[in-house]
Amino acid sequence: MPTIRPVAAERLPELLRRMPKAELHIHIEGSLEPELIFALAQRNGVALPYASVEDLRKAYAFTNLQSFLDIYYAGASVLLKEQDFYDMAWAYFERAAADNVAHAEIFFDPQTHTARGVAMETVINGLHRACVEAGPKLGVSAALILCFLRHLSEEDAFATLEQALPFRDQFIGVGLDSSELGHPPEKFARVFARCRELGLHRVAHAGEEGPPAYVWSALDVLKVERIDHGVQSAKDPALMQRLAQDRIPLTVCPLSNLKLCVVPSLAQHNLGALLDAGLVATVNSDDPAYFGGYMNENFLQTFAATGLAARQAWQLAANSFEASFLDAAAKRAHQDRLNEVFETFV
Ligand SMILES: Nc1ncnc2[nH]cnc12
Ligand SMILES: [Zn+2]
Repeated sequence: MPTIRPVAAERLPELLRRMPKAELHIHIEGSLEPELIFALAQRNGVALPYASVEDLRKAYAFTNLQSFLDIYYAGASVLLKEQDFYDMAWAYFERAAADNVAHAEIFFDPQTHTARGVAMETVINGLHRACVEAGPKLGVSAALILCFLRHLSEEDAFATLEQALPFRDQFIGVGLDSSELGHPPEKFARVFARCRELGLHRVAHAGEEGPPAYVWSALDVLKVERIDHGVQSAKDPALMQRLAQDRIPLTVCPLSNLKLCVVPSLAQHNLGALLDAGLVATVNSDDPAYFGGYMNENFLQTFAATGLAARQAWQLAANSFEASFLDAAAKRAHQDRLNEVFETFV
């Protein structure tokens, strides 16, 4: 860790914006802005149950995860063609580049699309083409993580994996998302074991709304390398020790936690406590089109509300590269660039 000089409160936002960072928890379907939903609905002749962009935005008042997921899956119904998936991902990459996101590992939910008759090939080819172009054109390296929907069966997850395997070189791993309560990680033990045999990286949402027991089983049954959210881990000291000792990263999403009523206010978010406990916590946007902000907005609002300082900013950015699935040389290059920004910031 380099020496981190204190930064005046009024200069901290500039440092948060400027520091390079990795985003490891973004559902690409959650980056679909209302304007693009309406444009794609018109392009594809899909009828929406909302009269206008404003009307749709007004519906974004969530009380819990499920109340959000219902609207999120409805929004994704406008995605039909390969170009739609490309356009959605490209819009995300433009915003990520503006936030100095140097690397992104992006979730996608193929079952949301294949269930509507969209081919796996259409989904993956559109997203992957945007990922490939984002490096040279925007300076953002990117990789895809295929998520299984946990409210569906393990059999359905196996069928999805089978459909995706012809495109094995276009995604780096698998995740587990959607409705957490009532769908514990162990429901997907066999399909995650198969993914491990195939050499795929593994992550899972756990401890967003669900109990610490779900984080334990994500680790011990699914053998995941990162926990998505994981904020409920703080209720279990033994789990906190395990996460710190094994350096299992948590991809924390503060604005998501606020909008889905996981925390009553950002000031009460436990991000600082997770860092103080030595966990490899990171900041991410989850579903930025629905939760009021992309990466920098998550950093800016969380730091303003909690009083976190430059030292934690550096730690969170350094953690994001450590927690990524980049190779060691790429991680080192990002860390060096991060240190340079902190050392030259005045
Ligand atoms: N925050 C979240 N939790 C679980 N599944 C999701 N899918 C999209 N966003 C999600
Ligand atoms: Zn998520």
